[in-house]
Amino acid sequence: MLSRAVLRGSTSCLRAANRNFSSSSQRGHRVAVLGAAGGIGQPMSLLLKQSSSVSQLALYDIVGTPGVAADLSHIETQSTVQGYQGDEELDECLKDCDVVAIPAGVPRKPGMTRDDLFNTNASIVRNLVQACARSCPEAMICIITNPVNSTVPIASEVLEKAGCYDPRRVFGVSTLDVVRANKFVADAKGLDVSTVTVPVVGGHSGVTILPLLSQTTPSVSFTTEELDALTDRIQNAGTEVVNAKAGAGSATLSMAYAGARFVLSLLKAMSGSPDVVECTFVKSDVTDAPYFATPWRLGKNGLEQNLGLGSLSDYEKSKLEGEVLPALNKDIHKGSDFV
Ligand SMILES: NC(=O)C1=CN([C@@H]2O[C@H](COP(=O)(O)OP(=O)(O)OC[C@H]3O[C@@H](n4cnc5c(N)ncnc54)[C@H](O)[C@@H]3O)[C@@H](O)[C@H]2O)C=CC1
Ligand SMILES: O=C([O-])CC(=O)C(=O)O
Repeated sequence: MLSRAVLRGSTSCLRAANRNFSSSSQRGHRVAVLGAAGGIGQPMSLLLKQSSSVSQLALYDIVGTPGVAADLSHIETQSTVQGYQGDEELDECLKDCDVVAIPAGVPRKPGMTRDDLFNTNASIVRNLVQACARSCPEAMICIITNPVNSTVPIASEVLEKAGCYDPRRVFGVSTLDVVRANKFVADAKGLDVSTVTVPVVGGHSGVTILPLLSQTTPSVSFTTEELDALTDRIQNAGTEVVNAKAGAGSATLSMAYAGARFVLSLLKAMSGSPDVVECTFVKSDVTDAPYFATPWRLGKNGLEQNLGLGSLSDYEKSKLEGEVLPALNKDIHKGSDFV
């Protein structure tokens, strides 16, 4: 669980959040996608449009949202779709939102690291989260924009400054790492992927992505060569897609799947379903990195119980101490210092 010191959102914000939950459960959930006309935003909005957990889909971008919203609004599901475009419509988009997903910003091209996106994406995330603080300070904020290791600290600092930071409600979406680990392990071992779960901890970039293959369910054993090959592929799967797209962007369809999976898990937990667990990159005290991804039980108010690191193999311990934490702490401080 998060320590009391960490849970230091203003009490008025928290009271408002509780009021908001009871009213939102009566009217269904309003979900905003910021960056909705983009490579991730469009297919993710399509997946959200298909869910009965969403009653209102609010789509925001700086270009193209009227078309995307008109298109999606013809789909024969219950939810309504509204498009909002440009700064002047951002606050209206966010008003009364229960969940905000942020895939706004530029993607990588071959040869770039996620950190190379910092200069452009840091201010995009800062500005969008400042608008959340103004217009939906109680919303759950799910950050997809890279570099996630830095944009989550940026979002947290912005909310802290605005006096409405509740660490239970700010999530870095690292679900794609879990999705990939499940698929790659299932393929390597000839398993039915629907039965495979691999926790992925740490951050969302290169060596900071640490799949806990020793905790794979069902239990599987790996040779050292298999461990090295699978760990390396999971850590560099984003780059695999960036190179295959050859300048046309990074993962969009698998990310839309992963982003929708995370948002729908969150909505399920917010509606009272027990035992909803997802790995997510959040404020954390399990290591000396102030933000860290581990599996969490989600609940009505977001993060409910940190399921922690479990028992690590020597291989995983050495990667955690020697590779994950030094690189992750650097990315986190770069984000925190930006605000
Ligand atoms: N967390 C993760 O696992 C993953 C994260 N990503 C990241 O997601 C982000 C988006 O990727 P794509 O959708 O492929 O890029 P894209 O370029 O196709 O779409 C981005 C969208 O954001 C919009 N945008 C730019 N500035 C904006 C602003 N100030 N407000 C609202 N919208 C704005 C653009 O108009 C565009 O429609 C990138 O930073 C990428 O690195 C990508 C894959 C996985
Ligand atoms: O690799 C990228 O730039 C996009 C990303 O985060 C991923 O696919 O995991």
